[in-house]
Amino acid sequence: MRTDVIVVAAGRGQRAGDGLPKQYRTLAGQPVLRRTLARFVGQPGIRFVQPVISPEHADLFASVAEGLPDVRPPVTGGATRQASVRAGLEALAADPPDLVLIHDAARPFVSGRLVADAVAAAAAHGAAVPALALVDTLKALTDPGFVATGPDRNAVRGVQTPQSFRYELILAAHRAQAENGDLTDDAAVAEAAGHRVAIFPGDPANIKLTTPEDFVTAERNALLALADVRTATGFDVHAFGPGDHVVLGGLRIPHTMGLAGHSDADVVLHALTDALLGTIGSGDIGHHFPPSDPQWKGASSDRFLVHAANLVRAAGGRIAHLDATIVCEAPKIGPHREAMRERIAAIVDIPVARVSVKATTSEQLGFTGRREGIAALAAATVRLPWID
Ligand SMILES: Nc1ccn([C@@H]2O[C@H](COP(=O)(O)OP(=O)(O)OP(=O)(O)O)[C@@H](O)[C@H]2O)c(=O)n1
Ligand SMILES: C[C@](O)(CO)[C@H](O)COP(=O)(O)O
Repeated sequence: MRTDVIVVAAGRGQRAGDGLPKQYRTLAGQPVLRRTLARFVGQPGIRFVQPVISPEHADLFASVAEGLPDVRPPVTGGATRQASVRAGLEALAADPPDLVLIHDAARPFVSGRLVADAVAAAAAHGAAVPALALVDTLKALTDPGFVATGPDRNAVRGVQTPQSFRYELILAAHRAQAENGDLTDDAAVAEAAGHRVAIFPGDPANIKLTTPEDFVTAERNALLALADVRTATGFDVHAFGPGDHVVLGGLRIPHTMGLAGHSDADVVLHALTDALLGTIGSGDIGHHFPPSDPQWKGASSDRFLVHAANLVRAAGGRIAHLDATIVCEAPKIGPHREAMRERIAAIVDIPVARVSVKATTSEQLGFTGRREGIAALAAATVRLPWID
């Protein structure tokens, strides 16, 4: 069955406090909305994701969704969640799916299990929502500041998203209920249109970011979730040639020779780029920037390293540490070591304390000992979300 996902992200996030709307704030370095969209991309059976946003956030959205496959251009939402969902549903009408999942941008911890259950429940029942039993006793509000016995908690459920439906059912229901006030979820829309809505097990981790306190919890959870710690290495060599300086670790260092290469021949940044690419299994520098391509002739190697760091971040990763060892007899690296650490930290946008640069000679042995060239070894350590 063709299944599409609508992610509603057109809200203002007023209860979450000042600053950026909550869906554009970051958790452990990655925007909430990117996390939410990425949770659906590549899930079995999902055709594409249709975001619904506020037009004033078009630029923010573009940077947040950059590089995510199967995410359609956003459509404009409305003044209420209900109106925003309707806009998303109408956007799918030209090429309708069989099933649709409707999800809050503000729930970035939705799991693969919930997505699969939502698809199965919609196929089986036509309309379904993830539901959680309540653990607190419920009370009715009487006078302000006073309560009386409320509904039996065993007779109610808290419901989450993704809520899942046969597409034609929920589209017709939303069209029919367009004038029916502000229904706070799509189950209410389906119900008001006369449909029975089934439940499937929700997930306590699938919280909706609503208040400032939710962001404190979510930041902690997001950091804990970066449990996939990976280390990879890189290695590069360039031969000496004519010249009066070398470029190492992003610094121009005067020398009696230059380094020959297609780009600026910065062995340190090249080795670091390969190490970072290695942590996400994304090939090597030659794969991303082929030496046969004339556009990289003389290129500053900063851009190679920035590209690799961006790929790590796009995968939801954080760079924990970069370490480089330079092997040469000359020039002397010691006087430049601190500046090199600072330059690398600035290029990758991490604190300088997370960068290490070391140097050694090879005791006049081998090609580096004969002063024929410079070699660099690198290691990168990153933390990625643990995804099975
Ligand atoms: N007019 C609206 C209102 C809400 N939403 C989306 O619906 C989801 C759930 O809504 P809620 O948590 O209430 O978000 P906000 O409306 O942004 O929050 P607040 O009520 O605090 O302003 C969010 O992903 C939100 O962006 C939307 O697309 N369009
Ligand atoms: C759709 C929802 O997340 C289900 O729990 C909830 O109803 C959204 O409510 P809000 O009023 O938009 O916060």
